[in-house]
Amino acid sequence: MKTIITAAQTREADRYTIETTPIASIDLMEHASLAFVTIFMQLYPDKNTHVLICSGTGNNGGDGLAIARLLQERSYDAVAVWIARFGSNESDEFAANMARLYNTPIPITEFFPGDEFPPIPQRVVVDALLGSGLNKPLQGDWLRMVQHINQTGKPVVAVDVPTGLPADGVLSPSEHTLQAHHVISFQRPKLSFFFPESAKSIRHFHVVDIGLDEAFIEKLPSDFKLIEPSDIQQIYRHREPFTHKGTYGHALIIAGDIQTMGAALLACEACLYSGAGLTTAFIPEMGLAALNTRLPEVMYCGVDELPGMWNRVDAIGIGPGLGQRASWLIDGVTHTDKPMVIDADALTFLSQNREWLDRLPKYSILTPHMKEFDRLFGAHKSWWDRVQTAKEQAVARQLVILLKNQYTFIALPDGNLLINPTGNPAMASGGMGDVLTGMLTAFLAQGYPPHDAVILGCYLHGAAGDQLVADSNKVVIPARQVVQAIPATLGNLCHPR
Ligand SMILES: NC(=O)C1=CN([C@@H]2O[C@H](COP(=O)(O)OP(=O)(O)OC[C@H]3O[C@@H](n4cnc5c(N)ncnc54)[C@H](OP(=O)(O)O)[C@@H]3O)[C@@H](O)[C@H]2O)[C@@H](O)CC1
Ligand SMILES: Nc1ncnc2c1ncn2[C@@H]1O[C@H](COP(=O)(O)OP(=O)(O)O)[C@@H](O)[C@H]1O
Ligand SMILES: [K+]
Repeated sequence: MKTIITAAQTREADRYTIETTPIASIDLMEHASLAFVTIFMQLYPDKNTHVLICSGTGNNGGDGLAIARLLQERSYDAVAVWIARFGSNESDEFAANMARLYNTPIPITEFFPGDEFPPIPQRVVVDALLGSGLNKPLQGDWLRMVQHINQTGKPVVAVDVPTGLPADGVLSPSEHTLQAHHVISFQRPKLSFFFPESAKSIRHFHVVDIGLDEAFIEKLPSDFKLIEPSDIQQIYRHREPFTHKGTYGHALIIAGDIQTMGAALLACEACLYSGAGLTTAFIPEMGLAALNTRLPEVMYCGVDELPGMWNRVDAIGIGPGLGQRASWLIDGVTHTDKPMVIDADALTFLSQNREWLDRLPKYSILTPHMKEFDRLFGAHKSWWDRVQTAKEQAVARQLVILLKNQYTFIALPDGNLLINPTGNPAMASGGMGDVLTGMLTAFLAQGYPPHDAVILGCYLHGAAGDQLVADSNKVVIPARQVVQAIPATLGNLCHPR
């Protein structure tokens, strides 16, 4: 897992690296700029591309000047530089790169307070106006220049952070920022990139290593950790010879109603494809024909058999499409000591009967999307506030709370907040959450502790969607296809051929 750090901590890591290694600050800037250029050249391989680099006069601007020079050295001959001289400060590294830039043929235009900006004929703009040094909202000349660039509609590639976007997660929807198509960020993605309020400022981000001391960064205090593929490889237990269905646990899915039987089928199918040894569906009897036709591997349990099931199963998933039946079922579920996943209509029931939250067994996994979360824990004005509430509630109630979104935040009972990087907008369609519930239940049934089950389930769910997009360039993926992609995605991650 990678620790996500604040802008202030990045400066600490910067200082530490410079003090403890032979690398000077100006060289670090050169590394960063070169790393930027490597990705930029993949995005724009045509060396005739006309590029406008807009620089401030701090270190972000210093990067911009170095990038201009490095591109020119690589035969990008149509590079021009604008310099925004709206403040009185100039960093040392900016000044050093300015001196180097004067030795190149690159045209430089400087802008002072109140100046008008000419049209931008270039094909792409590199944003090196302000980076992680941002310390107040944009206004005046800075805001005018940012709006001028945005109005051109030209693609923007931002250096480290789009100008105007605070790096550390506290974002207001009214923030004025440069709207970047790509951000090439140094050493770590910034925390803000994972919050939905940053969507208008960033379409895609890339992270490049610039040589900061990794061991130092990993020791810095931070609640936020980014899940990586190596975490999945460490957690996943390979299926050993001579194992049998009994080895992989028995999952009970409590789901479905007359009009929402599909949710139950999706959750059961995902449970099956995620490796539970046995899966039993507690669904209304009228769903039996569909279950037997679509999922002959899954067993059925009716109302009369339910009391006998509690002790026979290893994990329970409750909620998808459950409708009003949630109220009496959750009573039975909370009296078991089985690991469980609580989703959808079961969460709605909890939000209407909040005293039941106190009765949930420790380490139960709750999987609310934003609306379900706010119904449970109150309305929130920003995602930062919502994530803080998730942390407080997870710690106070000793629950695992998955706050679902493009980047799902996983709040753990120990106060850590994990960020899941996988998944994509092609997955934004009904039934996708039901699949996640089935997957999580399967991993709990296989004996993974809740902490490992959520990392595995969440990462794999998004990775299966990513794999489908990568393989077939699909723009929309139905939930069923994600289910069927689970085993191969897991195989590719953990059993590379
Ligand atoms: N750390 C690393 O590892 C490395 C970092 N590198 C690069 O350095 C960048 C950070 O550089 P930085 O600290 O010089 O700040 P930067 O973003 O250029 O801002 C400049 C100054 O602008 C000001 N200012 C702030 N907000 C403002 C506003 N709204 N409107 C107007 N002015 C505003 C504020 O000064 P103030 O006005 O407060 O005196 C601030 O100091 C980072 O993003 C990366 O690109 C790499 O080179 C290599 C390694
Ligand atoms: N844009 C997206 N990027 C990544 N994952 C997404 C995106 N949109 C939705 N998802 C994932 O799909 C699931 C949707 O859950 P939910 O809203 O409960 O769906 P449903 O109730 O229809 O089953 C979540 O796991 C969420 O993380
Ligand atoms: K920038």
